[in-house]
Amino acid sequence: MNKPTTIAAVVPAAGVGARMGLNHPKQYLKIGDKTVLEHTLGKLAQVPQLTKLYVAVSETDGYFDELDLSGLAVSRVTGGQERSDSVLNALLAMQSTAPDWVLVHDAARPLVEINDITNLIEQCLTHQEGGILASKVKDTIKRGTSHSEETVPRATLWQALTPQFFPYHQLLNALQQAQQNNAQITDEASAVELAGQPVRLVSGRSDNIKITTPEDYALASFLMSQQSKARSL
Ligand SMILES: Nc1ccn([C@@H]2O[C@H](COP(=O)(O)OP(=O)(O)OP(=O)(O)O)[C@@H](O)[C@H]2O)c(=O)n1
Ligand SMILES: C[C@](O)(CO)[C@H](O)COP(=O)(O)O
Repeated sequence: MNKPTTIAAVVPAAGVGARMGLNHPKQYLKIGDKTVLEHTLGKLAQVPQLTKLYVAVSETDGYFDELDLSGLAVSRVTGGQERSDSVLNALLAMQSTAPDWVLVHDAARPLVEINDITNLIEQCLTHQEGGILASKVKDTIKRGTSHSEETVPRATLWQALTPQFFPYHQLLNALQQAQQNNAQITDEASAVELAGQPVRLVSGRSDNIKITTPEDYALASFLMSQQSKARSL
């Protein structure tokens, strides 16, 4: 009999939220009665394929241990300077019990739908290649600084979202290689691309927004209330 595929989740939550401009990290902003991070972990906890959640938080974070995460299989790991360092630290922390695959999801994306996560997992496992949720660019795209220099053809442009889902060893090697080369990477897929390996684009909902600025927070609060209304129907 085949051994079941093991999948762990990594939640990078060690950012300071500079673009939000608050005096505390945005993952601890409240939406309703829960923090953004609790909403995000609550979503991941509903994905049956995920056996363990690793949350990377800053060493000096005094908020995380105050959260009520009872009932969730969550481990705290120490984050790093950049998002990619936080993810790499989490992968190293699980090395002795390494899963087959890892699913990396931003703490700051609490609106992700469970169906999108399970679709990403299914498509990647079926094709046996890593992949990411992404959403096709919908607007006309300009290149320029103060003036538009060009309208960029958008037929093959996608906005990268999370989760991003890769075989554990592939992602570990790709992140280590990117770090050794001092490569600037903003998501897992960019490390895997640099390693010359395929990254499947799996279409996901564009309202899986990352809370980055105050207007994102207002929009996320509205969308979250719509999601809870839809659940209670
Ligand atoms: N050193 C870092 C930086 C970011 N993140 C996490 O990566 C996710 C996406 O990053 P981003 O939106 O850029 O968050 P911040 O770095 O907090 O925001 P900013 O860039 O505005 O400071 C967030 O969940 C954030 O907590 C992390 O774990 N470790
Ligand atoms: C991983 C990510 O959320 C994909 O959109 C994103 O790249 C995080 O970092 P950013 O600095 O906000 O681009």
